[in-house]
Amino acid sequence: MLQKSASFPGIQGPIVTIVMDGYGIAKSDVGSAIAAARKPTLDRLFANYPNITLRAHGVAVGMPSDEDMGNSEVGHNAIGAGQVYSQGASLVADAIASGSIWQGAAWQQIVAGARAGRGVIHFIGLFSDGNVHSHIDHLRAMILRAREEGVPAVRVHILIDGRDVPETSALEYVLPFEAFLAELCRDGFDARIASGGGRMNITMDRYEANWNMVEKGWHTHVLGEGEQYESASEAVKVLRVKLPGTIDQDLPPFVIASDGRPVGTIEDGDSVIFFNFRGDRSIEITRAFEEKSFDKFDRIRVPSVTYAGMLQYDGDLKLPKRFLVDPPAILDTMGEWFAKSGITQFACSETQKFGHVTYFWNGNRSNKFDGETYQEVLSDVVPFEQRPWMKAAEIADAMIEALNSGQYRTLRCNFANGDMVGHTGSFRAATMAIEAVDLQLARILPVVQALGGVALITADHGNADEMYEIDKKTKQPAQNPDGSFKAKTSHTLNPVPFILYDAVTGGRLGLKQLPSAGLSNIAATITHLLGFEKHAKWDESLLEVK
Ligand SMILES: O=C(O)[C@H](O)COP(=O)(O)O
Ligand SMILES: [Mn+2]
Ligand SMILES: [Mn+2]
Repeated sequence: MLQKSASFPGIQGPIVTIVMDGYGIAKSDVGSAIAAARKPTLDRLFANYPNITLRAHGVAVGMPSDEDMGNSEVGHNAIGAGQVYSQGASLVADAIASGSIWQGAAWQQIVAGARAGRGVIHFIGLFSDGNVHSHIDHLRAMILRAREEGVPAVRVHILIDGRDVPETSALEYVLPFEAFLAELCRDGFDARIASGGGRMNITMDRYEANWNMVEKGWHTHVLGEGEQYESASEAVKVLRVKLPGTIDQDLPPFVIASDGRPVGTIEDGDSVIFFNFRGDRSIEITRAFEEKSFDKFDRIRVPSVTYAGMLQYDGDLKLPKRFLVDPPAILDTMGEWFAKSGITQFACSETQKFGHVTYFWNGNRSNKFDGETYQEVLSDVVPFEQRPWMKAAEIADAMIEALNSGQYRTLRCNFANGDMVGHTGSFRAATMAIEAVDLQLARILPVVQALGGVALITADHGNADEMYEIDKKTKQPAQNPDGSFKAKTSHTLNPVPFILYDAVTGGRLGLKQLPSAGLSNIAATITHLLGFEKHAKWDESLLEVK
């Protein structure tokens, strides 16, 4: 049990945490869809209520360096755990640097498995240096090691990014990588890219939003079915001409073939490494490889392979069974300790972010703690620039109903809009995304007040706050050859807001802007508002009681 606070009895009503995904505080208004949005509720909150900024990127959320932007996994992990752990990106980089990854049973089984079969290791994963789901340096290191250990062949199945890196940067990765593989193809070693496609088109679905993406990925990587090209660079170039305006993340699948035959189907006896370290978008394809009674789509042919994930993606489901690097052992989360202390919890989002406020929040565990209630609002399966409001209204409906039920001491939700629409690169749609969230805050907050509660409004990282690549010299949006602005689809390095909506104590509460204040201070702050002492491992509360 958490101890009751000696100094503060807690707020009587519900404590609500609202995560506005992808809402950062930019240094300049240039290219900010947030600055351009009409958002009277947020404006009023910033003007009239205690608010500070929180660090949401780099080492403050367990990333290797402050050059690394934040992301939903590390952000929600830090919020939910109240502590900062070295995250997948750091753990994998360290395991490679120290060589411990090669000593692990999983790597050795991958190599032995391939040797006992046709001698092929397949690598499937997100092909960039975004460091959100994967890093291309990890892929290169594994290929070099496989060669050193005498594995005769590797096949690489590339998921083209353009979402954590610039939107049409694919060739900046593909061309040097093709040269890298060509250089290695000596002394009987045979390494090729075998298939690929845009990450938002195939394979990397999450939270079961659209299994069809994974089915397309299976047909592409495993069965080798689809449009054939001579090389990945040719595929990217031809597809760009064929489908003008299609950004990298949406590129259709392609198969590399020679004389009409795919160069790298996945066969019995092969080894397969899914080299993403982040779990949400790795779980479905992993299930397709591992589950015996898999029923999400017809796999047609199921090769018997030695499969490993870069990390274990779900600690409750033990998925995958084999993994190259141990995930962070995220212990003593807020969800767990609230459960132990009899504090009821309600969590809600739409499909695209549902796991963020449940699975990521609870340290990458898919099981509920006692006293937790989850509600998922089904996301549309559409390009989100066409529906920037997404399911914000339905999430607010669910929150209001849960608040009025009187059953929950704490409630949390995630509004996906700023992030999911921010990733599309559409400035206009992103302003509407922010406006949609603002409109729903205006509905939820009066209900919180009427029940004698308070709300914390924050975000997990930036995104809609910078919608254009900024030219470093002019500080103005960078331009494409045709004069249009270069869209920025990725997250930002900016801090995020932390607002205390308190319309019930007559201004007794404030927030402390500690220099180190970050997402990991939120758990203790919520706990403080509930009238409990924080867990000893958590970073401190930012609440000020006057
Ligand atoms: O998976 C994605 O959509 C992006 O790579 C990162 O976005 P998220 O961290 O906000 O989910
Ligand atoms: Mn996010
Ligand atoms: Mn995002």
